[in-house]
Amino acid sequence: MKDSVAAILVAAGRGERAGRSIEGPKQYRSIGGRAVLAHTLAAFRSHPRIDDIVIVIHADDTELCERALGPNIAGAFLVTGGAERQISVRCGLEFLATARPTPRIVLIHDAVRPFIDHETIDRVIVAAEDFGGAIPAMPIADTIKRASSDATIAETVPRRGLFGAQTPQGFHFEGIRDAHEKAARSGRSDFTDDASIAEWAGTTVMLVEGAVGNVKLTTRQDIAAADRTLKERQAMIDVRTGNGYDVHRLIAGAQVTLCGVTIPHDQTLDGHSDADVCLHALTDALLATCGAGDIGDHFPPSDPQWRGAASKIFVERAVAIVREKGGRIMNADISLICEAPKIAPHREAMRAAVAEMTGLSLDRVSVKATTNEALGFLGRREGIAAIATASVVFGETA
Ligand SMILES: Nc1ccn([C@@H]2O[C@H](COP(=O)(O)OP(=O)(O)OP(=O)(O)O)[C@@H](O)[C@H]2O)c(=O)n1
Ligand SMILES: C[C@](O)(CO)[C@H](O)COP(=O)(O)O
Repeated sequence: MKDSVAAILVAAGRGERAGRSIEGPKQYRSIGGRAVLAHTLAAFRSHPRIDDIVIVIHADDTELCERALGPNIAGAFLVTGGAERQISVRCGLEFLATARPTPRIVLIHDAVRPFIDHETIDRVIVAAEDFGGAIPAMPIADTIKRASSDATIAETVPRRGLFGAQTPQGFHFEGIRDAHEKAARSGRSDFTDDASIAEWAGTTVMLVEGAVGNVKLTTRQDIAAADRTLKERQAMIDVRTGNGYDVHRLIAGAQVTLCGVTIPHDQTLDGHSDADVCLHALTDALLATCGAGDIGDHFPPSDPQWRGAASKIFVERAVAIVREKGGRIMNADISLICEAPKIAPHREAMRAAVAEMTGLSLDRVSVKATTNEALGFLGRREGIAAIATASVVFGETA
């Protein structure tokens, strides 16, 4: 079994160096059309190893945070932070200490590093599991000078072996919680990152490769540059469309399952799983958007475990695959071709079921039906066919 992983996003700072804005402190400023914090949250939320997310905010910022995150706030825990970053992190750790069970690994991340990528998170988790502590870091490329108070150079610091520390910084939960508690008891509040607290407490902390893009938005210029980067990326957004087709034979029976909804009928559909043609077509459409094969590759009809299975499982797996590949599903459209049963009375229930399994809002799901004008095998009521189309956006930042 894999270790449980929680993430603490510290977002309680005042952003003095970035200056004040009508939008509030820098974590609530909009970059590429979304709040900095919303980007950061999305990066962690879409990572398959993160079980729980705690967002540490300033006592005055609840409304700002709710506005910045909208419905995406659901499922994240909001905790009030303190006057220093170190105190805010401790508030997050103490909150997690009340969770049952407590996480095995905790990742502590600056909310103002919105460009964090999944590969960096992976490296930190793996090294933290193995060594107790790990941080992403990049070798320093500039020559380092120590300045005197009169702005002359006092010293050139040899840069060999010097790294710039990034976040998320990952630790065994109990170890970093004890280290923070010890630091607080010793009256130390001058640590600028969590690794330095762990080092001080005697924990080994590994360096793993960080990412050039994983910058901390500190100044007004950083925020403007982040906004430009995202807008450039958005201009190159990769929208993909996938389609799927399926047909199943009608045999004697009492009901059919379409889009996961049971509809009384004088026939039933025969075939793979519960023979829900709509969800089979939709699964194929979703997989097609990222070249991930088709339903038969993932759920072979020859495998007895799928006999009679609810096809919702297939759609949910396809949704997970799309998300793992960095896609955001934009809409799903299903057309049924059948003479009977009548779809109109069940259409809203079918749309709601598809919306739920894809995570789409209702206005992004369409279900419609047409007859085959009594022509051919569909017209003779020998089967029901469905065509599905899905659109997915790739290449966005988190
Ligand atoms: N009391 C604090 C101070 C900082 N942070 C968080 O720690 C991260 C890194 O800190 P920094 O970039 O220094 O943010 P601020 O403290 O807001 O900036 P400044 O020092 O310019 O005021 C940010 O996500 C910030 O919100 C926090 O949670 N609680
Ligand atoms: C944690 C950190 O981002 C690692 O580089 C950095 O130390 C935060 O410093 P700040 O002064 O709170 O911005």
